[in-house]
This record gives sequence, C-alpha cells and structure tokens, in this order.
Amino acid sequence: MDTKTTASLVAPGAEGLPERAPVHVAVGVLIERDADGHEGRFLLTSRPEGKVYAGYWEFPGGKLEAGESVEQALRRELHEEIGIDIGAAHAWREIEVDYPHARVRLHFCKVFDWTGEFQMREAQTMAWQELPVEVMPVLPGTIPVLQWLAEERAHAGATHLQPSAGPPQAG
Ligand SMILES: Nc1nc2c([nH]c(=O)n2[C@@H]2O[C@H](COP(=O)(O)OP(=O)(O)OP(=O)(O)O)[C@@H](O)[C@H]2O)c(=O)[nH]1
Repeated sequence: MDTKTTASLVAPGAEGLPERAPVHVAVGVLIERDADGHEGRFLLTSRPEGKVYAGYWEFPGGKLEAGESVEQALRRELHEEIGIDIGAAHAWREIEVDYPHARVRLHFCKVFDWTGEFQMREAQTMAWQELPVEVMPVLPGTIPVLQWLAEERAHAGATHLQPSAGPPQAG
C-alpha cells in the first residue's frame, strides 16, 4: 500500500488535533452504466445507528482488516453490509480525512458489476442518486467524491443539498 497523501480534509471538530496514523478504509462507488458505457446513478447508504455519524449518507465500505488488500476488504464489506458480490473493483481516488474520532485514509474504488440482491444487513437505507444528491446529510468524507464525480460529468452547480433551510451549496 502506498503512503503518499493525495488530498486531505479536516472534518468539523477535528481542527488542531495532533498527527495520527490513518485507519485504511475501502469504499465502493457502485455506478450504473448504460449500454454505451455512460456512467449514471450511484449508490449511497446511510450509516447505521450506533456508529459515529449515524444517519449520514456515504458510499458503502469499511475498514481493512489485518493483511487485507483494499479490494479484498471491499469485497468482504459489501457482502457483509449490503449483501452483494462485486466484480472488479477499479481503484479510483484516495483522500485522508481527520475526524474527531480518527484519521482515515479512504480508498475509493469504482464498481460497475455485482451480483445478488441488495440487502441492508445493518438496517441502513440505500438510495441510487444523481447529482445533485438529494439525500442528506452527507458525510464530510463523501463530499469530495461528489466533486470528483461532478468534474468527470461536467456537472455545474450544487453537488448535494444541505439540511439547513439555506440554498444548495456547491461542493
Ligand atoms: N464506508 C465509508 N466510510 C467513510 C466514507 N467517508 C468517510 O469519511 N468514511 C469514514 O471511514 C470510516 C469507516 O468506518 P466504518 O465504521 O464505516 O467501518 P466498519 O464498517 O469497518 O466499522 P466497524 O469498525 O464498526 O465494523 C468512518 O470513520 C467513516 O466516517 C464513505 O464514503 N464510506
């Protein structure tokens, strides 16, 4: 696993914390494609009760266990959490996020093929979304991914809606 840092962000409440070794997390960006290969809707899931940021929307995934590769962890997590078996996982982007509870290095992989029925095995909720994302709130570490998707898709304007009464935010 490489150690270079591609990008990083600090979540609210984690400002000024000392440097911490990151926990590695494998995250799947499941994307529907049409017959021409154009990328369409993507899957978000809500974080289950009892976890930090419960109720926030994210891309499904979880922490690497000892000795696992990103792809192995992703395959295991998506099977355990949402009941599907994925085909190829295409390494896409990485980012480190400082949260009050931990520093995480998120390894995002695009996934276009899977088998099995979606089952929310941790009582999460799932939602196929387009830009701008309408479920809310989204996890801080999810927002950069929406920006990357917006760049790829030449999507202008807000990437997601905010829970407040204010206007939609870009980014
Ligand atoms: N799955 C996932 N985690 C994310 C995303 N963005 C992001 O910052 N994270 C962070 O990465 C970490 C993943 O931990 P997790 O609690 O989901 O992992 P896990 O399923 O292995 O948890 P467990 O230790 O309770 O079994 C959390 O700190 C979460 O806030 C994302 O898009 N998907």
